[in-house]
Amino acid sequence: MKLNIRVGQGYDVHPFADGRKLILGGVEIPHERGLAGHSDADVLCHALCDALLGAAGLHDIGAHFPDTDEQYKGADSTRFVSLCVNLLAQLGWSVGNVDVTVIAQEPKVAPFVPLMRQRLAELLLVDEDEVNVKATTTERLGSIGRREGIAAQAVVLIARDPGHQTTG
Ligand SMILES: Nc1ccn([C@@H]2O[C@H](COP(=O)(O)O)[C@@H](O)[C@H]2O)c(=O)n1
Ligand SMILES: C[C@@]1(CO)OP(=O)(O)OP(=O)(O)OC[C@H]1O
Repeated sequence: MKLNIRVGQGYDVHPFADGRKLILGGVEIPHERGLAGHSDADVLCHALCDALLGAAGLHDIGAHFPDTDEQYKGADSTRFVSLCVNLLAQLGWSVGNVDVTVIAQEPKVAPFVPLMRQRLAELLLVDEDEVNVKATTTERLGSIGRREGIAAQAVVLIARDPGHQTTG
């Protein structure tokens, strides 16, 4: 019997850069530096995309949205999340819940968590209580502790109707 629930996990990291906005979970966070990347470098959304794609066995964000493609230069990464949700929906999958951790020595993201949950719930087509976002420092250890960048990891559960017809 084929199970109709799956889990996926994702991880991403981007370095800080001057003159960039800091966007996490689709929310702009006031800070003196943002993150460098081909897109808007929203590391939280990227980890979430990899978790969604991983759960459905659909490889990873770079395979779907390559950083060699000019159409994604400076892209709003919430668009990638919506596109992943659509890809999964085509296979009958919908999101159950997600749990995300932002790993950052700075800035404090806790004040922005309610807004991130709201934004992500809209993108994932779930209620806000299915979206958990939390943050931790590395207690000043390592590259993140030296404030060189921010990492994020995400875990998702997806589910589909037991009657869904699949070929694989
Ligand atoms: N970038 C961050 C990191 C942490 N927080 C909040 O601070 C709490 C304590 O963090 P520790 O690394 O010392 O465990 C944590 O629970 C978060 O609520 C934050 O807002 N932003
Ligand atoms: C999102 C993409 C595409 O713009 O670029 P980056 O912003 O550099 O982010 P990364 O985490 O390296 O993921 C994959 C890329 O294809």
